[in-house]
Amino acid sequence: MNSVTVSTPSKKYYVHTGADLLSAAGEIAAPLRGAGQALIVSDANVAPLYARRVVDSLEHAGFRPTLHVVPAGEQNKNMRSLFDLLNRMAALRMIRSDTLFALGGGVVGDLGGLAASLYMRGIGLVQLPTSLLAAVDSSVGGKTAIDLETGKNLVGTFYQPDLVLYDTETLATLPKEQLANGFGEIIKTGMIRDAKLFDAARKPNLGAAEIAGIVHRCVEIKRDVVRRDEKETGLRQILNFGHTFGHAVEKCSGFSIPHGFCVAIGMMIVTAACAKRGICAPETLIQLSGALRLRGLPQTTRFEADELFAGMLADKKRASDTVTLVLPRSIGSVERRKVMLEEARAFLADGLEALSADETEVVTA
Ligand SMILES: NC(=O)c1ccc[n+]([C@@H]2O[C@H](COP(=O)([O-])OP(=O)(O)OC[C@H]3O[C@@H](n4cnc5c(N)ncnc54)[C@H](O)[C@@H]3O)[C@@H](O)[C@H]2O)c1
Ligand SMILES: O=C(O)C(=O)C[C@@H](O)[C@H](O)[C@H](O)COP(=O)(O)O
Ligand SMILES: [Zn+2]
Repeated sequence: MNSVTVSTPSKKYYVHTGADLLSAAGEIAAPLRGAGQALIVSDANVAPLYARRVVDSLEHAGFRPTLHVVPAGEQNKNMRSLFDLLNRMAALRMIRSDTLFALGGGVVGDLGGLAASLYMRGIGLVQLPTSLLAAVDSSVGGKTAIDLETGKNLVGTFYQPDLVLYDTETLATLPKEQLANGFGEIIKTGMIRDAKLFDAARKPNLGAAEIAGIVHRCVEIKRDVVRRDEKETGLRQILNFGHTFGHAVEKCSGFSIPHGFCVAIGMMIVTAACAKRGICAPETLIQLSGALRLRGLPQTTRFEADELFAGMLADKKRASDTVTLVLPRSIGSVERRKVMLEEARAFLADGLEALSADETEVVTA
């Protein structure tokens, strides 16, 4: 088992990664807040596969578990799901010392985390990520959210979990497309902070042990950023590399393109624009494109600059007439630059144009 300690001003907690950790969830979580009621929030794909293991483990440790299943998919990370979940918690007469266990991918993690932060102004929260994307990114760091039609993650909180357990055996049932989805955020993490991680992510035929090593490294990197800037006042914005344009793609698609795919497209657009401006070398774009292609990720979109720009205006790094872009300098290094909205639009248009000129190489989603 690998463990990382996350220390933020609001909470200190462990992220454990290893085999069969779902069966140990009760035993590890019970000492944190005591074994009261436990609401396991999961989705319709994950619950049939893994909820039994968690229920048994929690019962064994003295918890009183209830399972709450939401329909799978980003389109359900919405107000309706949040409302139903909060009502379920109230109907169960849950109290502050009780705990919500979010069992699933980032959708369940973000939704469950938000509900845990709101109900009675905050109850216990344990993240049990089952997707690669949730393991490397969303389960750690305390951002919670739901989407509105206007844009991604527009309603949310910063609320750190009490514990994160990633059971590496859940990788066995993850669909191939979801593996690629997770690599979107892994490649992002390599791009912002660690060229060695970037290289590891583009190695073909990775085995389970190598993927576990990659997860561990991503968690360490996220920990290092979040502990220095929990509420995203500065440094933490680098975790948003590729998201300013990526979230716009996601919104334009009606949240039908997976998040990691949109981040891949967003990274390509901004990197193509930076290559054109000499902010990074053309080789950086070629390396990024190669890594994404190898992992089965798209590199551009059919949506046009105008509609993407409208979607981009909901970005949380935006001020009244500026937005902070995260720009690649080389593999493993980015800078944050506050630009006027018109300039951000120019980055978007230039990036899209450069990628559309490369029709033979670039995969569109
Ligand atoms: N809070 C954060 O810091 C943060 C970071 C990154 C992403 N996110 C959010 O995370 C979400 C994306 O997360 P995701 O990609 O995990 O999406 P997801 O939760 O929709 O999971 C993807 C799919 O995989 C299925 N699945 C998950 N684990 C499985 C398993 N082990 N076996 C079989 N099927 C499995 C799910 O049912 C779903 O169909 C987005 O909403 C994104 O905004 C949040
Ligand atoms: O943890 C962070 O900070 C991130 O930005 C990680 C992102 O991968 C993640 O998608 C996050 O939810 C985006 O947040 P938002 O503030 O841009 O909605
Ligand atoms: Zn993301």
